[in-house]
Amino acid sequence: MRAFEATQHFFDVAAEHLNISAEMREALLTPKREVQVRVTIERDNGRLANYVGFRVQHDNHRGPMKGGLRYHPDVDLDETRALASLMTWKTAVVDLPYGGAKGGIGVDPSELSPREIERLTRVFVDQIHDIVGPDTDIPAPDMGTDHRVMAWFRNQWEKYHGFNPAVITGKPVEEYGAKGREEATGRGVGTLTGKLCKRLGYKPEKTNIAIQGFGNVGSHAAKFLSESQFPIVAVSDISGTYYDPKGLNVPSLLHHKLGHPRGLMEGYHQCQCLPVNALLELNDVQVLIPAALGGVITEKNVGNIKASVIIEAANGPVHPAADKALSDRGVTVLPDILANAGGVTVSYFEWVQNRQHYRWTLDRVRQELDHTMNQAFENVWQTAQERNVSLRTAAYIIGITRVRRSAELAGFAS
Ligand SMILES: NC(=O)C1=CN([C@@H]2O[C@H](COP(=O)(O)OP(=O)(O)OC[C@H]3O[C@@H](n4cnc5c(N)ncnc54)[C@H](O)[C@@H]3O)[C@@H](O)[C@H]2O)C=CC1
Ligand SMILES: O=C(O)CCC(=O)C(=O)O
Repeated sequence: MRAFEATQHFFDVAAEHLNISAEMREALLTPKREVQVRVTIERDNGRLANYVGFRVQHDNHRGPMKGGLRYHPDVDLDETRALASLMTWKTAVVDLPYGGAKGGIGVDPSELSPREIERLTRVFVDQIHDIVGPDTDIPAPDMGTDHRVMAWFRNQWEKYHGFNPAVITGKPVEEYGAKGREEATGRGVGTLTGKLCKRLGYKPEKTNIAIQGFGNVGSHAAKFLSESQFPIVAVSDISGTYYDPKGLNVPSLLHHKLGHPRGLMEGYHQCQCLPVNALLELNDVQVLIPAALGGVITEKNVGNIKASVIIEAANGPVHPAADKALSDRGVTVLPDILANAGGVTVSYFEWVQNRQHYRWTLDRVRQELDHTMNQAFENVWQTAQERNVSLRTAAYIIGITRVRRSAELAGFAS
């Protein structure tokens, strides 16, 4: 099952609980627009290199479309379509006035120099600048992109359309970025992990956590959760799994990562180093947080997973067949469209600040983020209880209901 089919499956399960016609289902699932472009750059050695870029605009009934840009070798149209549709349901679950989109380029950024990544970004903007904008579609960071890429994107876009920093979020703080955007997804993951554990009666200091991926999301989630007294017993990145059954020293890991040229934990020797995929199947872990790629928990490995709670910090980490197996075993899964919505929430705050030419303090950003995440969690939890469905199905029910309502108000018949 490919990525879009998987998100469609989760949509279908929730839609069964709602009285939606087949035509409306099709309208809500079908992307509004899909763009594929050639991105050719000159490498530092003078040779040409060709890449393919995508922007999928899934739905705009609730507002301008919003979603990140991913630079990763696996990026293709199907994955981008899946991620764009997740953005539609995610922005609706946290009740932001946005629709959903996603984009990216099929490239391994670790093979390019910073100047090559800048050229790649500028050529990509040359190809898609006329379909993005502060009132239509607002990109942001995702895997393989960061605040520098956002700054280059904005600078190139403004060459065509003039000053308007609200065209993209996740910018450097000194270049109209929001304080707290970089930590936002990890902070949201941490806040909701704490809330869910409290609901389930788990004490932080007795709840071991393993986090797959130690990039933007994974590292900030680790920091937040370790500061909240949760032992982080394992983290992984592409270089391996770093494990200490007594709890890792997270500040020391963060320090090591900062000093590594590619932001990896490679060469960290103050704990055990295990193979990359060992993290998913560790014995003494209660909460597993996939915070890297999609599709990592499948029918094949689900039987080896020991955690009783899974927090989907990544987009689409659990395959539908594995989701069913986990649910049958009583494992609680906090779904991506709620768990990682902290990032797009603070992106919204950045966009609001840019449009008002005003700056919020970090305290205000954190306070409003915590409020939004808490509200969304309560809503999803209550819906799950009332309807006797999983947290994922509850989140989809809320998202689909809100998007459908906007579509109907705009004139779509149900
Ligand atoms: N950056 C953001 O604000 C948001 C990101 N997300 C999702 O969170 C996930 C991670 O995104 P970022 O942290 O931004 O990406 P990133 O590029 O900053 O970090 C990705 C991390 O995953 C690691 N990794 C990659 N493949 C791996 C594997 N097979 N096993 C273990 N580690 C692996 C990398 O080494 C790196 O540490 C993605 O699924 C993304 O869509 C979701 C919402 C917002
Ligand atoms: O910050 C944003 O606008 C979008 C972040 C994103 O791509 C995601 O939530 O998956």
